[in-house]
Amino acid sequence: MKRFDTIYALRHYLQTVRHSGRRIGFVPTMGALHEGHLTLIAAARQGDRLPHPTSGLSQVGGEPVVPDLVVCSIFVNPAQFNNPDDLARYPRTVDEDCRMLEAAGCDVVFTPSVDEIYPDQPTLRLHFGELETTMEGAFRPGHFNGVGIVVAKLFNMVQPDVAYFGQKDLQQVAVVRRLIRDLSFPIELIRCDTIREADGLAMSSRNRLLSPEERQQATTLYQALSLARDLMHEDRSPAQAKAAVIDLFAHRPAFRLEYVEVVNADSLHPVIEQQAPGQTAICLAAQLGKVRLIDNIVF
Ligand SMILES: Nc1ncnc2c1ncn2[C@@H]1O[C@H](COP(=O)(O)OP(=O)(O)OP(=O)(O)O)[C@@H](O)[C@H]1O
Ligand SMILES: CC(C)(CO)[C@@H](O)C(=O)[O-]
Ligand code: BAL
Repeated sequence: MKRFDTIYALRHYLQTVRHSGRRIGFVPTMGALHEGHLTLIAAARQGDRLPHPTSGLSQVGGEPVVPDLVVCSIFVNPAQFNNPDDLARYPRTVDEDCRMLEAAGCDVVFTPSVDEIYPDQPTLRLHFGELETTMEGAFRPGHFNGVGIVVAKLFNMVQPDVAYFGQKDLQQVAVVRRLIRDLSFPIELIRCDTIREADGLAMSSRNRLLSPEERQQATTLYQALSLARDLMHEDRSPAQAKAAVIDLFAHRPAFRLEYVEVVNADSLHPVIEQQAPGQTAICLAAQLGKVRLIDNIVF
Protein backbone atom coordinates (compact mmCIF):
# COMPACT_ATOMS: atom_id res chain seq x y z
CA MET A 1 0.00 0.00 0.00
CA LYS A 2 1.28 3.46 -0.87
CA ARG A 3 0.87 6.35 1.55
CA PHE A 4 0.88 9.99 0.48
CA ASP A 5 0.72 13.10 2.66
CA THR A 6 0.79 15.72 -0.09
CA ILE A 7 -1.70 16.53 -2.82
CA TYR A 8 1.15 16.79 -5.30
CA ALA A 9 2.43 13.25 -4.63
CA LEU A 10 -1.09 11.80 -4.62
CA ARG A 11 -2.05 13.48 -7.91
CA HIS A 12 1.24 12.49 -9.55
CA TYR A 13 0.71 8.83 -8.69
CA LEU A 14 -3.01 8.74 -9.57
CA GLN A 15 -2.33 10.43 -12.92
CA THR A 16 -0.23 7.41 -13.92
CA VAL A 17 -2.99 5.11 -12.72
CA ARG A 18 -5.63 6.91 -14.79
CA HIS A 19 -3.39 7.07 -17.87
CA SER A 20 -3.04 3.29 -17.75
CA GLY A 21 -6.85 3.07 -17.97
CA ARG A 22 -7.38 1.89 -14.41
CA ARG A 23 -10.45 3.06 -12.56
CA ILE A 24 -10.36 4.45 -9.07
CA GLY A 25 -12.61 3.64 -6.11
CA PHE A 26 -12.52 6.10 -3.20
CA VAL A 27 -13.39 5.76 0.49
CA PRO A 28 -13.17 9.07 2.40
CA THR A 29 -12.83 8.70 6.18
CA MET A 30 -11.80 10.55 9.31
CA GLY A 31 -9.78 7.55 10.56
CA ALA A 32 -10.04 5.62 13.85
CA LEU A 33 -11.09 2.83 11.55
CA HIS A 34 -13.40 -0.06 12.41
CA GLU A 35 -15.19 -2.88 10.58
CA GLY A 36 -17.70 -0.39 9.12
CA HIS A 37 -14.91 1.40 7.27
CA LEU A 38 -13.35 -1.88 6.21
CA THR A 39 -16.59 -2.99 4.57
CA LEU A 40 -16.44 0.16 2.45
CA ILE A 41 -12.92 -0.84 1.41
CA ALA A 42 -14.16 -4.39 0.74
CA ALA A 43 -17.07 -3.03 -1.32
CA ALA A 44 -14.61 -1.03 -3.41
CA ARG A 45 -12.21 -3.98 -3.63
CA GLN A 46 -14.92 -6.25 -4.98
CA GLY A 47 -16.63 -3.59 -7.06
CA ASP A 48 -19.55 -4.53 -4.85
CA ARG A 49 -22.86 -3.64 -6.47
CA LEU A 50 -25.02 -5.10 -3.74
CA PRO A 51 -25.19 -2.18 -1.33
CA HIS A 52 -27.79 0.30 -2.52
CA PRO A 53 -26.29 2.10 -5.50
CA THR A 54 -27.39 5.72 -5.71
CA SER A 55 -26.17 6.88 -9.06
CA GLY A 56 -24.23 10.03 -9.68
CA LEU A 57 -23.97 11.40 -13.18
CA SER A 58 -21.75 9.02 -15.07
CA GLN A 59 -23.52 5.76 -14.52
CA VAL A 60 -27.18 6.54 -14.97
CA GLY A 61 -28.40 3.66 -17.06
CA GLY A 62 -24.84 2.47 -17.74
CA GLU A 63 -22.82 -0.54 -16.67
CA PRO A 64 -21.62 -0.39 -13.08
CA VAL A 65 -18.03 0.70 -12.58
CA VAL A 66 -15.69 -1.80 -10.96
CA PRO A 67 -12.63 0.03 -9.63
CA ASP A 68 -9.13 -1.35 -10.24
CA LEU A 69 -7.50 0.64 -7.47
CA VAL A 70 -8.82 1.62 -4.03
CA VAL A 71 -7.89 4.93 -2.39
CA CYS A 72 -8.80 5.77 1.21
CA SER A 73 -8.34 9.21 2.76
CA ILE A 74 -7.89 9.81 6.47
CA PHE A 75 -8.51 13.42 7.40
CA VAL A 76 -10.22 14.79 10.49
CA ASN A 77 -11.84 17.78 8.83
CA PRO A 78 -12.01 20.76 11.22
CA ALA A 79 -14.47 22.55 8.92
CA GLN A 80 -17.28 20.09 9.66
CA PHE A 81 -17.03 20.21 13.46
CA ASN A 82 -19.47 22.64 15.01
CA ASN A 83 -18.25 21.73 18.50
CA PRO A 84 -14.53 22.36 19.28
CA ASP A 85 -14.53 19.79 22.12
CA ASP A 86 -15.82 17.15 19.70
CA LEU A 87 -12.93 17.96 17.34
CA ALA A 88 -10.35 17.89 20.15
CA ARG A 89 -11.64 14.53 21.42
CA TYR A 90 -12.01 12.89 18.00
CA PRO A 91 -9.93 9.66 18.12
CA ARG A 92 -6.78 9.62 16.00
CA THR A 93 -5.09 6.26 15.35
CA VAL A 94 -3.43 6.73 11.98
CA ASP A 95 -0.66 4.10 12.26
CA GLU A 96 -3.11 1.40 13.29
CA ASP A 97 -5.50 2.63 10.56
CA CYS A 98 -2.79 2.16 7.93
CA ARG A 99 -2.11 -1.38 9.12
CA MET A 100 -5.83 -2.19 8.90
CA LEU A 101 -6.13 -0.66 5.43
CA GLU A 102 -3.16 -2.61 4.13
CA ALA A 103 -4.62 -5.86 5.48
CA ALA A 104 -7.97 -5.00 3.86
CA GLY A 105 -6.37 -4.65 0.45
CA CYS A 106 -6.45 -0.85 0.13
CA ASP A 107 -3.96 0.35 -2.50
CA VAL A 108 -3.41 3.98 -1.53
CA VAL A 109 -3.95 5.92 1.69
CA PHE A 110 -3.96 9.70 1.67
CA THR A 111 -3.15 11.30 5.05
CA PRO A 112 -2.89 15.06 4.50
CA SER A 113 -2.32 17.66 7.21
CA VAL A 114 -4.85 20.43 7.88
CA ASP A 115 -2.50 22.96 6.17
CA GLU A 116 -2.30 20.75 3.10
CA ILE A 117 -6.08 20.70 2.69
CA TYR A 118 -6.69 24.26 3.91
CA PRO A 119 -3.74 26.52 2.96
CA ASP A 120 -6.34 29.29 3.34
CA GLN A 121 -9.72 29.39 5.04
CA PRO A 122 -12.22 28.65 2.27
CA THR A 123 -14.34 31.65 1.29
CA LEU A 124 -16.71 29.30 -0.54
CA ARG A 125 -20.00 28.44 1.19
CA LEU A 126 -22.08 25.46 0.17
CA HIS A 127 -25.81 25.26 0.82
CA PHE A 128 -27.89 22.15 0.44
CA GLY A 129 -31.35 23.65 0.84
CA GLU A 130 -33.86 21.40 2.56
CA LEU A 131 -31.25 18.66 2.91
CA GLU A 132 -29.42 20.65 5.57
CA THR A 133 -32.25 22.22 7.51
CA THR A 134 -33.31 19.04 9.33
CA MET A 135 -31.68 16.44 11.56
CA GLU A 136 -27.86 16.70 11.48
CA GLY A 137 -28.00 20.00 9.60
CA ALA A 138 -30.31 21.55 12.18
CA PHE A 139 -28.31 20.31 15.17
CA ARG A 140 -24.82 20.84 13.72
CA PRO A 141 -24.84 24.30 12.12
CA GLY A 142 -22.27 24.55 9.32
CA HIS A 143 -21.60 20.81 9.37
CA PHE A 144 -22.70 20.07 5.80
CA ASN A 145 -20.94 23.14 4.44
CA GLY A 146 -17.74 21.65 5.93
CA VAL A 147 -18.50 18.15 4.66
CA GLY A 148 -19.36 19.46 1.18
CA ILE A 149 -16.19 21.54 0.90
CA VAL A 150 -13.85 18.77 2.00
CA VAL A 151 -15.58 16.09 -0.09
CA ALA A 152 -15.44 18.36 -3.16
CA LYS A 153 -11.74 19.03 -2.52
CA LEU A 154 -11.03 15.32 -2.05
CA PHE A 155 -13.00 14.44 -5.19
CA ASN A 156 -10.87 16.95 -7.12
CA MET A 157 -7.67 15.51 -5.71
CA VAL A 158 -8.50 11.82 -6.14
CA GLN A 159 -10.80 12.10 -9.19
CA PRO A 160 -12.43 8.75 -8.42
CA ASP A 161 -14.81 6.86 -10.69
CA VAL A 162 -16.75 5.49 -7.73
CA ALA A 163 -17.04 6.72 -4.13
CA TYR A 164 -18.31 4.66 -1.18
CA PHE A 165 -20.21 6.11 1.78
CA GLY A 166 -21.91 4.44 4.75
CA GLN A 167 -25.64 4.43 5.37
CA LYS A 168 -24.93 5.26 9.01
CA ASP A 169 -24.50 8.84 7.83
CA LEU A 170 -27.65 8.78 5.69
CA GLN A 171 -28.06 12.55 5.46
CA GLN A 172 -24.42 12.83 4.37
CA VAL A 173 -25.16 10.40 1.53
CA ALA A 174 -28.02 12.64 0.36
CA VAL A 175 -25.82 15.74 0.60
CA VAL A 176 -22.95 14.14 -1.32
CA ARG A 177 -25.37 12.85 -3.97
CA ARG A 178 -26.54 16.43 -4.41
CA LEU A 179 -22.96 17.75 -4.48
CA ILE A 180 -22.13 15.30 -7.26
CA ARG A 181 -25.10 16.47 -9.29
CA ASP A 182 -24.67 20.18 -8.62
CA LEU A 183 -20.95 20.21 -9.47
CA SER A 184 -21.19 17.59 -12.29
CA PHE A 185 -18.61 15.26 -10.79
CA PRO A 186 -18.42 12.15 -13.01
CA ILE A 187 -18.57 9.93 -9.95
CA GLU A 188 -20.84 7.06 -9.05
CA LEU A 189 -21.92 7.09 -5.41
CA ILE A 190 -22.45 3.80 -3.59
CA ARG A 191 -24.26 3.68 -0.27
CA CYS A 192 -23.10 0.72 1.86
CA ASP A 193 -25.11 -0.87 4.67
CA THR A 194 -24.45 0.03 8.28
CA ILE A 195 -22.25 -2.49 10.10
CA ARG A 196 -23.27 -3.15 13.69
CA GLU A 197 -21.79 -4.67 16.83
CA ALA A 198 -23.36 -7.96 17.96
CA ASP A 199 -25.77 -6.07 20.26
CA GLY A 200 -26.94 -3.79 17.44
CA LEU A 201 -24.90 -0.66 18.16
CA ALA A 202 -23.81 0.90 14.86
CA MET A 203 -20.03 0.91 14.63
CA SER A 204 -18.64 4.40 14.90
CA SER A 205 -15.26 5.92 15.66
CA ARG A 206 -16.83 7.87 18.52
CA ASN A 207 -17.93 4.61 20.23
CA ARG A 208 -14.42 4.27 21.61
CA LEU A 209 -15.02 7.44 23.63
CA LEU A 210 -17.83 5.74 25.59
CA SER A 211 -17.20 4.51 29.14
CA PRO A 212 -17.93 0.77 29.69
CA GLU A 213 -21.28 1.69 31.27
CA GLU A 214 -22.18 4.07 28.43
CA ARG A 215 -21.16 1.42 25.90
CA GLN A 216 -23.79 -0.91 27.39
CA GLN A 217 -26.41 1.84 27.45
CA ALA A 218 -25.66 2.77 23.83
CA THR A 219 -27.67 -0.20 22.54
CA THR A 220 -30.74 1.96 23.30
CA LEU A 221 -30.38 3.66 19.90
CA TYR A 222 -30.82 0.45 17.96
CA GLN A 223 -33.56 -0.78 20.32
CA ALA A 224 -35.47 2.45 19.73
CA LEU A 225 -35.06 2.27 15.96
CA SER A 226 -36.10 -1.40 15.90
CA LEU A 227 -39.15 -0.62 18.02
CA ALA A 228 -40.20 2.19 15.68
CA ARG A 229 -39.71 0.01 12.60
CA ASP A 230 -41.70 -2.85 14.16
CA LEU A 231 -44.54 -0.48 15.01
CA MET A 232 -44.64 0.78 11.44
CA HIS A 233 -44.66 -2.80 10.20
CA GLU A 234 -47.77 -3.20 12.38
CA ASP A 235 -49.32 -0.30 10.46
CA ARG A 236 -48.80 2.33 13.12
CA SER A 237 -48.21 5.80 11.75
CA PRO A 238 -44.81 7.55 11.61
CA ALA A 239 -46.10 9.90 14.33
CA GLN A 240 -46.87 6.92 16.59
CA ALA A 241 -43.49 5.39 15.88
CA LYS A 242 -41.76 8.67 16.73
CA ALA A 243 -43.80 9.01 19.93
CA ALA A 244 -42.72 5.51 21.01
CA VAL A 245 -39.05 6.44 20.53
CA ILE A 246 -39.47 9.68 22.48
CA ASP A 247 -41.19 7.74 25.25
CA LEU A 248 -38.43 5.12 25.35
CA PHE A 249 -35.73 7.78 25.70
CA ALA A 250 -37.78 9.53 28.37
CA HIS A 251 -37.15 6.42 30.49
CA ARG A 252 -33.38 6.48 29.80
CA PRO A 253 -32.14 9.58 31.66
CA ALA A 254 -28.52 8.99 30.64
CA PHE A 255 -29.51 10.18 27.17
CA ARG A 256 -30.58 13.46 25.69
CA LEU A 257 -32.51 12.66 22.51
CA GLU A 258 -31.87 15.39 19.94
CA TYR A 259 -34.22 14.27 17.20
CA VAL A 260 -36.09 11.32 15.80
CA GLU A 261 -37.51 11.61 12.29
CA VAL A 262 -39.26 9.30 9.86
CA VAL A 263 -38.20 10.36 6.37
CA ASN A 264 -37.87 9.21 2.80
CA ALA A 265 -34.46 7.52 2.63
CA ASP A 266 -33.39 9.48 -0.47
CA SER A 267 -35.12 12.86 -0.32
CA LEU A 268 -35.17 13.01 3.50
CA HIS A 269 -38.64 14.52 3.30
CA PRO A 270 -40.75 13.63 6.35
CA VAL A 271 -43.15 10.79 5.61
CA ILE A 272 -46.63 10.60 7.00
CA GLU A 273 -47.65 7.19 5.68
CA GLN A 274 -46.12 3.84 4.75
CA GLN A 275 -43.92 3.85 1.64
CA ALA A 276 -42.52 1.21 -0.70
CA PRO A 277 -40.01 -1.22 0.87
CA GLY A 278 -36.54 0.30 1.22
CA GLN A 279 -37.88 3.86 1.04
CA THR A 280 -38.49 4.69 4.69
CA ALA A 281 -35.76 5.73 7.09
CA ILE A 282 -36.03 6.31 10.81
CA CYS A 283 -33.14 8.53 11.92
CA LEU A 284 -32.14 9.69 15.36
CA ALA A 285 -29.35 11.39 17.27
CA ALA A 286 -28.76 11.34 21.00
CA GLN A 287 -26.17 12.64 23.38
CA LEU A 288 -24.85 10.08 25.88
CA GLY A 289 -22.49 11.72 28.36
CA LYS A 290 -19.98 13.63 26.26
CA VAL A 291 -20.54 11.52 23.16
CA ARG A 292 -23.06 12.27 20.44
CA LEU A 293 -24.32 9.20 18.59
CA ILE A 294 -26.44 8.92 15.43
CA ASP A 295 -28.11 5.94 13.80
CA ASN A 296 -30.88 5.04 11.37
CA ILE A 297 -32.75 2.07 9.94
CA VAL A 298 -33.96 1.91 6.34
CA PHE A 299 -36.82 -0.49 5.62
N1 LIG B 1 -20.96 1.26 11.06
C1 LIG B 1 -20.73 1.67 9.82
N2 LIG B 1 -21.12 0.93 8.77
C2 LIG B 1 -20.90 1.35 7.48
N3 LIG B 1 -20.27 2.50 7.17
C3 LIG B 1 -19.85 3.27 8.19
C4 LIG B 1 -20.06 2.91 9.55
N4 LIG B 1 -19.54 3.88 10.33
C5 LIG B 1 -19.05 4.81 9.51
N5 LIG B 1 -19.23 4.46 8.22
C6 LIG B 1 -18.87 5.24 7.05
O1 LIG B 1 -17.48 5.42 6.97
C7 LIG B 1 -17.21 6.66 6.33
C8 LIG B 1 -16.25 7.44 7.16
O2 LIG B 1 -16.90 7.78 8.38
P1 LIG B 1 -16.14 8.33 9.64
O3 LIG B 1 -14.68 8.24 9.43
O4 LIG B 1 -16.74 9.61 10.07
O5 LIG B 1 -16.46 7.21 10.71
P2 LIG B 1 -17.57 7.10 11.76
O6 LIG B 1 -17.43 5.80 12.41
O7 LIG B 1 -18.86 7.51 11.11
O8 LIG B 1 -17.17 8.13 12.82
P3 LIG B 1 -18.05 9.08 13.64
O9 LIG B 1 -19.49 8.79 13.40
O10 LIG B 1 -17.67 8.82 15.03
O11 LIG B 1 -17.58 10.37 13.05
C9 LIG B 1 -18.54 7.39 6.16
O12 LIG B 1 -19.01 7.17 4.83
C10 LIG B 1 -19.41 6.65 7.16
O13 LIG B 1 -20.78 6.69 6.84
C1 LIG C 1 -17.05 12.11 4.39
C2 LIG C 1 -16.10 12.59 5.45
C3 LIG C 1 -14.79 11.81 5.38
C4 LIG C 1 -15.77 14.05 5.16
O1 LIG C 1 -14.88 14.56 6.11
C5 LIG C 1 -16.71 12.48 6.85
O2 LIG C 1 -17.83 13.29 6.98
C6 LIG C 1 -17.01 11.08 7.25
O3 LIG C 1 -16.03 10.43 7.66
O4 LIG C 1 -18.15 10.61 7.17
N1 BAL D 1 -19.27 10.40 9.97
C1 BAL D 1 -19.74 11.75 10.21
C2 BAL D 1 -18.65 12.70 10.43
C3 BAL D 1 -18.91 13.63 11.56
O1 BAL D 1 -19.58 13.25 12.52
O2 BAL D 1 -18.44 14.76 11.52
